[in-house]
Amino acid sequence: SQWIDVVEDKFKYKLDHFVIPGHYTDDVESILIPHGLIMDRIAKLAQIITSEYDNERIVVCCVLKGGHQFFSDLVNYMKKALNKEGKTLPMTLDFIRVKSYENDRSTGDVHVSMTEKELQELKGKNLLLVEDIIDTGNTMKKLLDTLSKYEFKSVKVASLLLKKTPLSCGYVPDYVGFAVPDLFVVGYCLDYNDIFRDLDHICAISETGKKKYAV
Ligand SMILES: Oc1ncnc2c1N=NC2
Repeated sequence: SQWIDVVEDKFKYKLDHFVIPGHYTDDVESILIPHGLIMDRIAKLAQIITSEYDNERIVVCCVLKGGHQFFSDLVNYMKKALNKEGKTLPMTLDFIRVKSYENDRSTGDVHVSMTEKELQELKGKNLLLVEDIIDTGNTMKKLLDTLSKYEFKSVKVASLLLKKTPLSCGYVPDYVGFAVPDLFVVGYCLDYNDIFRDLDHICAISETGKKKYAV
């Protein structure tokens, strides 16, 4: 398939085999995806994505806050990748703020931070939205609906993670790094109430961690 399928019991690395910040050792259960594997997969994604554009500028848009680590690493690799004509791909970078999670539940409403003027300027452009995780898919679906009234030349979505959840609305992004089990993952900028963004590996949060940082 087009992504790496993370199967919980097979992808369970012991915490003491890797470097974990001391302030998180009680708050994460196990490491699902070590940082090195994340980076190697992003290098490949960058080649796949870049190779599907022809000689045209694209706007790579980071969906904040969760997407920023994946966004910066992906863009760095894309700078060295080649498009379908074997040329480098000119990119402009943009940022969109979408808030939709409280604790580990989607609030269902999506606030887009870009102004009307900024959105109008993207008319006719190739947009690549970069997101950290697609869980139910409702946030991204709503975001795409919101953006659909602005005539982009193309809109594609790259997500580092796709959660295997029965709550999925069925939305699947154009590009996915890993499919992850139906549990709340943190690290590599994925947060739980803004905690764990400073953890390099993608981990499963522990019950201790869920309680400690619940709002
Ligand atoms: O598992 C998750 N971990 C962090 N953030 C989010 C998750 N699912 N939707 C948003």
